[in-house]
Amino acid sequence: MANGDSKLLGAQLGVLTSNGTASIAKAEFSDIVPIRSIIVRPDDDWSALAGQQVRVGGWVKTARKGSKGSRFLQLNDGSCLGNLQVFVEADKVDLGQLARTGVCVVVGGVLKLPPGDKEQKVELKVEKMVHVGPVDPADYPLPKTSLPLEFVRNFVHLRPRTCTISAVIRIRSALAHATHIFFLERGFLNVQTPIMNCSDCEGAGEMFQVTTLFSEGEKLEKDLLKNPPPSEADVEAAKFIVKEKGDVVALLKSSKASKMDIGDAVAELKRAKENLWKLEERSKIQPGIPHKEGKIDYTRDFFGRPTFLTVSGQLQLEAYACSLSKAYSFGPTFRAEKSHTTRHLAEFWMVEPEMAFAELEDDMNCAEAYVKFMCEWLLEKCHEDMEFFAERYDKSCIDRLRMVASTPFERITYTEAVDLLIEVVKNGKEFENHVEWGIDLSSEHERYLTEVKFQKPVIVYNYPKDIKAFYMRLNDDSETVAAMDVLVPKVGELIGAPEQVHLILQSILILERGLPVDLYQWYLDLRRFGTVKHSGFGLGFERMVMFATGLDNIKDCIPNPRIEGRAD
Ligand SMILES: NC(=O)C[C@H](N)C(=O)O
Repeated sequence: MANGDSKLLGAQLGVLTSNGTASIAKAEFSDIVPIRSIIVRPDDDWSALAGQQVRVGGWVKTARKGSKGSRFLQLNDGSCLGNLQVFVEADKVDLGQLARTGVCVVVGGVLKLPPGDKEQKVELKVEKMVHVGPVDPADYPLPKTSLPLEFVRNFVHLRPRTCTISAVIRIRSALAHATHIFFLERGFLNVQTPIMNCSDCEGAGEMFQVTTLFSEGEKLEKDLLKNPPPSEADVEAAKFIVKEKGDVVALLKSSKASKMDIGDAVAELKRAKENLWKLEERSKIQPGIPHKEGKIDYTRDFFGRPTFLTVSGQLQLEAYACSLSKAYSFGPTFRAEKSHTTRHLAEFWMVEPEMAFAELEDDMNCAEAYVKFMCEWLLEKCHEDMEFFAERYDKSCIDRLRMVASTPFERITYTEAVDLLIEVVKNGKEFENHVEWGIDLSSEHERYLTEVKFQKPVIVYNYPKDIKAFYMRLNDDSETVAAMDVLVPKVGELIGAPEQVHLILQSILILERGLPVDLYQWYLDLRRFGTVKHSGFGLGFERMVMFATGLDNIKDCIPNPRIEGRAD
């Protein structure tokens, strides 16, 4: 292909439209093979590749000059850590433009085994340039291959092009795969729990409230230009109606009226409130003052009562476990914690199994088996990426996986853990955080237990009731609850878990914590109707990625980290 032709085709494909060029793209892109299928050869049999015609697409990592103006490109498509060497002769394309980090190319050609080259077992000799997505090096923010993680964090949209983040994503993907295999093969059903809830599962008040943008605002503003604003008397009258309807609802509820009658009255009250709200909003509007100046609150409570992003799917999962025996969810959870640490995110993914007919010990066994299973999975399926993390970030990460996969976890009570830590302090060890019965262990204590004292994962169980959530079963000592945390070297707490409490105590605990009982009525039904012991846990998925890869900052263990002050 002549130089000009390839550039023309490249340019066409670079701006795909929904008509003509899309059909070219389909034909040209349809037989692209993943680079992984070429260069990852566990049997080390390279000879079969020689002479094969293939087409690949990817992004240039580095380039070097060959003889007679030719170029060797290292091409990566994210399917594996390694790059495919691509050899382009000088007359194929504008090489200056091509040989830049970040350029996207689709090329077809023949595979060769370069004689005597120990590094490159196979290379692709380009015969056809199908696509070139150029990069202006003056603007491209990631021109070098080895950049500090703090720096690439500023380019969250481009950082998957780096070796580290693409390897993290492959590890995440493998862990997600392992998770589904583990639970499905053990008879759990995958249940999708809601993202929006009224109740606070952890009772800690660290929730994000959901409001909607008030899209009718501008419409109302225009309306007002035609109609006069409501008078004060109109607003007062609407307020009176809301009060009246509210009284009716209260009366019906206290007189044990039928659910239907109460429902109708509540609906009327809602309508009256809606009307009042509209009048109040309209009375605030001053024509000509743009809403951006903050004259009108453009957010609204869509659900009629405060609603929040989920902090855990546990309560809903309990309902499913108490019907289907074993259920698990795997989804995003949100905590409005102001913890600016390397281990916290405002949005993180949690794997939450829940089992009926199970006590805390069954829970521990399940959690231990699950963590071991994930470690074995990574050792077996992600060897190349794990080697990369060991070489680049944490030389013991592979050994750690092996150790966790093969060593029984230590199991100690919270009281034993605290006694042990107090003893260590007496013997001269200094911790930044105070150790005392009744205070939660801090991450330095957790790491001391797993990294120094036991040098393996530790399950700490039977925590003081006051530092745990309302749903946990109280032990016979009346001081501790049947809860456990799985602590692992490098990250500390990986899993938090309760065995759930029975009805009467549950109601008392909800009241004691000052939580609105009416919001938990449905949850109490699970204890009233056909209840049984059940237990589950929550594994912080990014913590597992951190543990596996040895990365120091959890923000590098999730595609798009969300922390206080940053969601862009
Ligand atoms: N499902 C669970 O047991 C997890 C627990 N709700 C937590 O957030 O720690």
